[in-house]
Amino acid sequence: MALPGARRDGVELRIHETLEELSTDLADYISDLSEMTIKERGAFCIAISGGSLVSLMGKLCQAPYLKTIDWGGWHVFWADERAVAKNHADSNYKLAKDTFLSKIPFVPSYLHSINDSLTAEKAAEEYEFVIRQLVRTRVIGASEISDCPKFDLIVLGMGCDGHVASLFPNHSVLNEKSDWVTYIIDSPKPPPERITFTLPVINSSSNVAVVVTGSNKADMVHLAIDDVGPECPSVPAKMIHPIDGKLLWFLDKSAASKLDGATQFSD
Ligand SMILES: O=C1O[C@H](COP(=O)(O)O)[C@@H](O)[C@H](O)[C@H]1O
Repeated sequence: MALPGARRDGVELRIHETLEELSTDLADYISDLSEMTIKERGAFCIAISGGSLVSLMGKLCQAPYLKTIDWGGWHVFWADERAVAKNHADSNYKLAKDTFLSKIPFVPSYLHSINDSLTAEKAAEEYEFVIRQLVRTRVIGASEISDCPKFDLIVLGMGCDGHVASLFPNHSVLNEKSDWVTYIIDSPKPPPERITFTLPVINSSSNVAVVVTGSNKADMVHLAIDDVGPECPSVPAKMIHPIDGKLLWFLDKSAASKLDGATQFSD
């Protein structure tokens, strides 16, 4: 591990030499947070995304985590989903299920996947309704600052264009302020129809972890994390600032290689 706990403007950077180390640190972090949160409030509400992040979460279904985590307290949500059938190769649910969720003893009704038999619009509405019920019954916390749910942890990946969840650069979805969950039908990355948490929901979370690896994302990591001045292009990942929570970036050395002062991260 090159620099485990660097901080930049309230953001914690965890930069790792290898994907193996990153993956273990991520599993340790999630496991500790889950233990603390379940002790405090009896449930752990985690929302995950799709993409390369999912395989990095795969350690959770291995020793020691499989036995040590109190899975009965977990409620799993999706920060974004593609509007495809659950058995489609593009489904974020399928990817997570095949990679690790199916090997974990969750309470089945606590896996809050997004309805794949509806249009993206209707699925977003229904998903928000489900989340509202769970806030009402206090399974999910409520933010005291915004009119939003307060997830215990939202885990995001980031695309090469800086998108997080299905919030894409220069897209009007970035301006959505009232809905908790919304949909798009013109995603620049296929498939075009998607359901996504909105920025206010992500920024109301108690903890947000952004997990990014690979040199092809290094420029975008730099734009998202460093102060690059007013000419910065639209980078959704840069808009992630929990209003009453913590933000951690889990990076490998390649993704961190263009951060200001990156040389201090190498040996
Ligand atoms: O389309 C999506 O892309 C992002 C990033 O994916 P990656 O494969 O480049 O890591 C992902 O976080 C998001 O959930 C997904 O729908």
